[in-house]
Amino acid sequence: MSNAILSSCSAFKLALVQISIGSDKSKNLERTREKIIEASRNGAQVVVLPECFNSPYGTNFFPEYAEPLKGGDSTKMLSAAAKEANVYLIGGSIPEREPSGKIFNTLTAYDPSGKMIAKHRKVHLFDIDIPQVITFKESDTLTEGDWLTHISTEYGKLGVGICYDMRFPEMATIAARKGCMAMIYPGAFNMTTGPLHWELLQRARAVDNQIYVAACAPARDNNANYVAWGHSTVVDPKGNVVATCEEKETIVYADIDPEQIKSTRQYIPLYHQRRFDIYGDVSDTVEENQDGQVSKK
Ligand SMILES: NC(=O)CCC(=O)C(=O)O
Repeated sequence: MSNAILSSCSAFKLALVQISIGSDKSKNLERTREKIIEASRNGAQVVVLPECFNSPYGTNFFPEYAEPLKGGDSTKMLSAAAKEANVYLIGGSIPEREPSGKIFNTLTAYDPSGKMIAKHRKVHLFDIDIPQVITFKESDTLTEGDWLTHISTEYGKLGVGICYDMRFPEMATIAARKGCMAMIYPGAFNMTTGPLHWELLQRARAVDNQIYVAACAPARDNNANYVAWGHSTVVDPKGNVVATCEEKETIVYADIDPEQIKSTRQYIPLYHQRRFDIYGDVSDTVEENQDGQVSKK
């Protein structure tokens, strides 16, 4: 992708809502709604929520908190809040129960009229085993998604992934080459992998692809079974951390400016120097449909 595709993009103010999540779903929803409105009052035009914002994070909680997307309390709240706040809303993720009974870790996104404009199911499930340190197996109760997702907004296209998806560079490379200005990851790293890789991965995805990268986490609850790292962060196309925070409840704001992407690509012209004659272009192996869903050709 060249810089030409970015000519239709424009700047916007992004907000990452790092909220405290408890066991009471209706309180989680109400608190989240208030924070979306607060972000909008502070000038945000695109608001992002964390992974699993309506429920504690854990394989035992997913079946208990799962909802259908159609008519579910969480999607109803998200749609109404996007409309009330007049923002694009990347609604973190929730455990989604589909009619077959399968449960997915699903992100939904809304335009400022409240219309649902995208649905992304976590593609790479968080299954890790570091003996005596951390073992987690999302696949015990979740099913993985089958497509990548690029969201069209009036500011330009935004790629999304959910947490562990951040570790797979192909997703961000495909998004960048298909014209996305940013990769946005609702996430919930933990006290082991958070300090190790949370910021590093975001900076890596940004530098490799010369795009913005943002990751939105829940606030830390030291009494939870799974203790989240927090540190919601925005990285610019040069790899600089332009906005971040610690572990407490807060909102992180950053300006996303396509001119920064253009100038980074002009000064370090990776986009024209790739050797696809040697190693091929991964973005050529997939196609994007009109709903922004990307799958193998
Ligand atoms: N919720 C997740 O996918 C956690 C991913 C994580 O912590 C990691 O290290 O990767």
